[in-house]
Amino acid sequence: MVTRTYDNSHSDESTNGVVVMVEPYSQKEQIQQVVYRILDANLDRAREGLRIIEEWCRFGLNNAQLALECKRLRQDVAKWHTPELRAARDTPGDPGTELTHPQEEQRASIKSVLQANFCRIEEALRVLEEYGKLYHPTMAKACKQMRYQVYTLESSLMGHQRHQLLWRSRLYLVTSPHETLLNNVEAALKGGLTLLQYRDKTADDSLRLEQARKLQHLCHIYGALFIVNDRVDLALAVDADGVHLGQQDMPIAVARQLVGSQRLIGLSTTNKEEMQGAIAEGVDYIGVGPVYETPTKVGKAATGLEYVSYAAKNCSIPWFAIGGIDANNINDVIDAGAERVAVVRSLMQAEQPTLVTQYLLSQLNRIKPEL
Ligand SMILES: Cc1ncc(COP(=O)(O)OP(=O)(O)O)c(N)n1
Ligand SMILES: Cc1ncsc1CCOP(=O)(O)O
Ligand SMILES: [Mg+2]
Repeated sequence: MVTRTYDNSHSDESTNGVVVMVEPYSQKEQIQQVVYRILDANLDRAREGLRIIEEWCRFGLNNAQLALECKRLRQDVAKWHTPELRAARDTPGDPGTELTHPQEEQRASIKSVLQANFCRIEEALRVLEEYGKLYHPTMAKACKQMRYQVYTLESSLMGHQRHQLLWRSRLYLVTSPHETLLNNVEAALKGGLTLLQYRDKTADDSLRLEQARKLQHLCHIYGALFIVNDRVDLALAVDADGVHLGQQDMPIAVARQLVGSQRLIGLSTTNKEEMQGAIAEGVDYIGVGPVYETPTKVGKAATGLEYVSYAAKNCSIPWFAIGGIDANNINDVIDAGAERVAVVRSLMQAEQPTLVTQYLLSQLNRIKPEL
């Protein structure tokens, strides 16, 4: 009987008295088998990752088009999974099956699941591209193409996720400099906050960058959106979900070119003309206010509740009433038509930000429980 093993020893083996001839692979064949195993394992990884993304597109988002795109990619990957590659599989002999990273055992949010799996697919396709060059140059080329298609899919899916969460968000915390900035924000996230803006008009860039990174990470863990005030460069540097601009800041068209279509852009508005302009320029949401005069924005005249009522009737994109809103007056703002509000002091200066967040959300959810 002639057996092939990956063992390079050229010897007879005695097994229960039966002599088994072991014919070793040549060195070239051994390397080929290793390459086949790598390709086999990574074809599986890519397909599994795609299936995980597909399930979310199908059941989570109800998005047939994105689900179909995943399925098509999965089938394209599967075409390369030939019997000879499958035959090289040696699961018991694979030390990699035992290796897991602690981060793989727990995920904080759907966003983390999706990001981890996009990473997995892209890595697998890169491996397939490189080792595929030793197997079939057309496979390498096809995997490269698929990797680019996965990047595009990732960008539209993550963009879709962002927009969905923006539409569902009713409370927006805009930060102010604070000794316990991170603790306050985390307390609000624990209370159900899903949208945060980092705003610091005075800090040095090095501190801004450090704080923005930390807040971005925190939001990522809690599955909340993270927006940077004023600074497109900072937003991009920390991979924020978007940027909030004022009427005097960078033009929206320029900002859009820089952040792309998948990140969010918010714009402050104080009147009907600014609102219509913002919608026409394609921003994703607007701030409406200051509803009341506020020490957080000294010298800026209040728009009053009339502009809130106007927005309620005329604004086709998500809008957040902002300026002087707190637990005492939030119901007046809601009665004027607001479904979403943004606050600074109410949460940044709260003794119990979790409780205040829960209270504000409970009021906003009272009229229409689901957005
Ligand atoms: C949600 C939201 N609305 C309005 C503003 C104010 O932005 P801007 O007019 O640019 O003023 P500064 O915040 O930069 O002082 C906002 N930040 N967020
Ligand atoms: C940044 C900004 N833009 C319009 S009002 C405002 C500040 C709102 O702060 P507060 O909620 O403390 O009144
Ligand atoms: Mg600004």
